Amino acid sequence: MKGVLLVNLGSPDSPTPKDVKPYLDEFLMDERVIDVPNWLRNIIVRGIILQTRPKKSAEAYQKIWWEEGSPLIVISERFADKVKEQSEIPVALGMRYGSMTIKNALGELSEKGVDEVLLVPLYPHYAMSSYETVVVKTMEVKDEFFPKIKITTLPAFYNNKDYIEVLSESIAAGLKGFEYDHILFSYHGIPERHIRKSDPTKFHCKIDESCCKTNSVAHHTCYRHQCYEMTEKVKEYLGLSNDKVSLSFQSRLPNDPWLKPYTDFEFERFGKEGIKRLAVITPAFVADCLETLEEIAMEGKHQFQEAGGEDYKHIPCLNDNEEWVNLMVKWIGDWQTKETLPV
Ligand SMILES: C=CC1=C(C)c2cc3[nH]c(cc4nc(cc5[nH]c(cc1n2)c(C)c5CCC(=O)O)C(CCC(=O)O)=C4C)c(C)c3C=C
Ligand SMILES: [Fe+2]
Repeated sequence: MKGVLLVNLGSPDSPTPKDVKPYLDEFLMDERVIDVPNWLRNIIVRGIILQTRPKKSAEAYQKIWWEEGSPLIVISERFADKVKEQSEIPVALGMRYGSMTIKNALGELSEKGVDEVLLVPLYPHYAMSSYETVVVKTMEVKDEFFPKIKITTLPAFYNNKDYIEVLSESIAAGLKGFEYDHILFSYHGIPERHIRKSDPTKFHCKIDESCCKTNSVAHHTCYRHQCYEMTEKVKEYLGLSNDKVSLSFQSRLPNDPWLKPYTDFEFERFGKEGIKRLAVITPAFVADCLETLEEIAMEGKHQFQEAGGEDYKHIPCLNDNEEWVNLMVKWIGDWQTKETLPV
């Protein structure tokens, strides 16, 4: 029997340093997130980052936490419940990190008699620290605990025509009534090194002006290309003019060069250059989370206004948007009945 496993990133159990610390430990000790030799990762994560970050992160989580729990988890559950209601086959939700494990979600499917799973990493783009780690972890769990289950993975859907339509329509709805001077597409950042590591040709990705615009097989696993491409497709769909749209990368750790331009520097630049009304979209995330609700909707607004900006609007992620649910149900139905996956 076929079934579906939806996987997002995960959150701590509560917004306290006590619960944030083990969550960050699991997250940052992932070799696809902090990709240095194990001994060095131990020093960087446990010896340095975890000494101070849990307290700081817990404070940030406290600002956005809901009665029902972490927004990322609650929204993912709402989305999964709606998909379940409309799908003919079992659907389960798991998280890459934290207590809502992939193992439990696969176990739930296995108990229902599922032996063929469509794995859906809930990320539109491919990055070793998001999409790839979900796939690798799921395969490890499957091999150890559910060896008879066959897994097929949904490809990254950053340029899928239907997804672009759903995303663009939701952006248009979010922009309604907001007179903007500029729209910023702010994507989660990654270290530049990850782009080079994920390049199968080992020479294409130079992280310059042209590599992401020059055709290459490297683009299948190039997060930077996929962010550029998604921005272009949404711009095209909504008929946005070039001079009113730009792209940036947020949420970096203070090490290594990360993808540029940096979102916080852009907020400052916009404010100083006289942009008064700014709309911000965060399309690396399908669900609102700490990085959108605190870093962009709260901190970003503050940074922009401190630099001279005035009106500011963060457009919500797709979350449990009806059209997004319908599209996921369609993808599931196509795989279930025709063995086809979206392109
Ligand atoms: C869009 C996909 C994501 C990529 C790619 C990604 C890479 C990445 N992240 C960190 C470090 C942190 N990210 C944190 C939170 C966080 N990250 C994503 C998504 C991606 N991360 C989400 C959805 C969230 C929010 C989780 C939530 O509970 O709402 C955090 C934790 C919070 C904090 O302390 O700032 C860290 C740390 C790295 C190092 C990285 C790539 C190398
Ligand atoms: Fe992150």
